[in-house]
Amino acid sequence: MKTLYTAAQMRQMDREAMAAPYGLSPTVLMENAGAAVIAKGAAYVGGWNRKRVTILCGKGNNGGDGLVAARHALAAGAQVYVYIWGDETTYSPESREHLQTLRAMADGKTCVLAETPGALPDLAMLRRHIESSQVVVDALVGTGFHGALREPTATVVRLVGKCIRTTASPVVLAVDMPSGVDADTGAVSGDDPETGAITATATITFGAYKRGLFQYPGKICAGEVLRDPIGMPFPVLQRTAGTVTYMVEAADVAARLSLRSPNGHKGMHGTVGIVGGSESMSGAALLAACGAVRSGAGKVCLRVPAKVAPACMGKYTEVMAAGAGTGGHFTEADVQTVCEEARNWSVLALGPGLGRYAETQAFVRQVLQRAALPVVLDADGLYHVQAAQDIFQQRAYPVILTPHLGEFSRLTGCSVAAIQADSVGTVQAFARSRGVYVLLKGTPTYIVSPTGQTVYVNETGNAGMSCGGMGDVLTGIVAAMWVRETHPAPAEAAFMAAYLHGAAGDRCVRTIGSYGYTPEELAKAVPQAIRELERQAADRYREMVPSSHFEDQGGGE
Ligand SMILES: NC(=O)C1=CN([C@@H]2O[C@H](COP(=O)(O)OP(=O)(O)OC[C@H]3O[C@@H](n4cnc5c(N)ncnc54)[C@H](O)[C@@H]3O)[C@@H](O)[C@H]2O)[C@@H](O)CC1
Ligand SMILES: Nc1ncnc2c1ncn2[C@@H]1O[C@H](COP(=O)(O)OP(=O)(O)O)[C@@H](O)[C@H]1O
Ligand SMILES: [K+]
Repeated sequence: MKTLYTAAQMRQMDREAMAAPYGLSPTVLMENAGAAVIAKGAAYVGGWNRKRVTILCGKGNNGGDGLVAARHALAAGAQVYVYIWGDETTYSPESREHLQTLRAMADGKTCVLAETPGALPDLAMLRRHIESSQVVVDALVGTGFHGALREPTATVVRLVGKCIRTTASPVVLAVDMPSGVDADTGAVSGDDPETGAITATATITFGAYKRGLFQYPGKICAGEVLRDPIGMPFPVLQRTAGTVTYMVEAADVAARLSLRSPNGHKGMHGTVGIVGGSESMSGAALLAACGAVRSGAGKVCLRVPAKVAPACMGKYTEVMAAGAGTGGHFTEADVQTVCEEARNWSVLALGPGLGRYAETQAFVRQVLQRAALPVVLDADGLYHVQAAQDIFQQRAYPVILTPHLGEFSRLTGCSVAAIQADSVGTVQAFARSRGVYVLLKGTPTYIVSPTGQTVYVNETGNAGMSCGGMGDVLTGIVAAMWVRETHPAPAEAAFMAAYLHGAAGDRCVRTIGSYGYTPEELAKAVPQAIRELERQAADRYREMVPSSHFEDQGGGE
């Protein structure tokens, strides 16, 4: 897993690297950072020799990195135009040191320094330089940025954006963070990625990954993200104090998707009970059932209101579908039947397509109170518990809630904008206060446990998945992952499911097209997504084990 950090955590790591026992000097760290931009950027630039490069330096340490990068670009044969408008007296000692060195190298030809202390740079000249450059290096602001860009940085960022969109199309390398992107939240200055932040081809980030590089809209601005440890001590970079955010990767899911026991039987792979559907929405519960089947559940039982049952029977022959009660939606009268049946299930997925009928509210709440098994609660199931959230703490069995942003906004009473401004903090606070696991769907998806400081982030998936029914399939996948024979912890089951759901969507893009594929097609692609992970795991194993090992096993010819 990639570990993602906040700006404050990164600052703490910097302090630790510079303090005893390591005692790294800030000048050395800055040197390594600037050098890393040129070394890692070379692949995007096609080599630096004879390239014209415009380097924009802010007045903080991010700008200091830019000054070092300028010197390394020169050494690699480039011609540099360096823009500096800060007041030198406010610079950090290390930035000042690197500025002195660069000044000594400025010859007005290969190294042009445009210094306008405390004033706006000459914008006409800057435009000409950008338009004639093959590369722009953005060293305006890094992890020190929050809120909205102030002048003159805001004007320069807008100008760079305009030049890139209209005339020139240089490679843009962002130093540590694309300027204008909040390192903690991915929010962009002024809320408009086109004018509020630099949009980079690639971002070379230092020490550890910052969260904002993987959260929209910052993710768009960052381009490809490359990390360079800049010589920071390994133990410092492994810090896990405070909230730790992990980006789920293929290997993390592959490692947990161990092959089934060769002598296994269906009883070992869990029985998923799906309770959902109503007269207007029978499809949602069916899709959840399909998701569970395609994710390897041992058995899948579907319970829908009696009037809905005929439409569900036989749709998936392997699903044991049956009606409950007499009506077109669930009511209090169905609680007993469902809770009795649930005794035979390993997990209950409750909610898809239930509808928002007043009578269904009592049904949902009582099932949650009485059913003695783990529950995945989704969609209208979430709607019916909005005003009764203390229900979760009264349960002896865990609950995973799978809201999308709109549902989560209703549950928390926070606006969607407020959640997006601090998704990690909001979801953590909610999970803690309610004692539930939360899988907050979106781009990315967040998975949080009720006690842990750990937050998992999943970024598989694509815009083709923004259509009705995709979340229902996910509900079934979460339930099936949770009852695997390996008994994953709830948060693990949730992040495996989120990863596979997105990976199956990504497969659909490759085999069908970027949109228009159906939730059912996505569910059907889950086994292929699993196979892909197994292949990757096998390849990694082969890489680790010498080929002679396999030859020996074959017995020779
Ligand atoms: N040991 C360290 O701390 C290291 C830090 N490094 C670099 O230092 C950066 C952090 O440096 P700083 O803490 O100086 O912060 P930054 O350079 O990222 O930003 C602070 C500067 O930007 C200005 N600024 C802040 N908010 C602004 C806004 N809204 N509009 C316009 N200007 C704004 C401030 O006035 C200040 O001058 C990292 O991103 C990284 O690039 C690297 O040199 C590696 C080592
Ligand atoms: N643009 C996107 N990129 C990645 N994943 C997406 C995108 N749009 C939607 N998804 C995923 O698709 C699912 C949609 O769920 P949801 O909104 O609950 O759908 P429904 O309620 O109609 O079933 C979520 O898992 C979400 O993360
Ligand atoms: K930057």
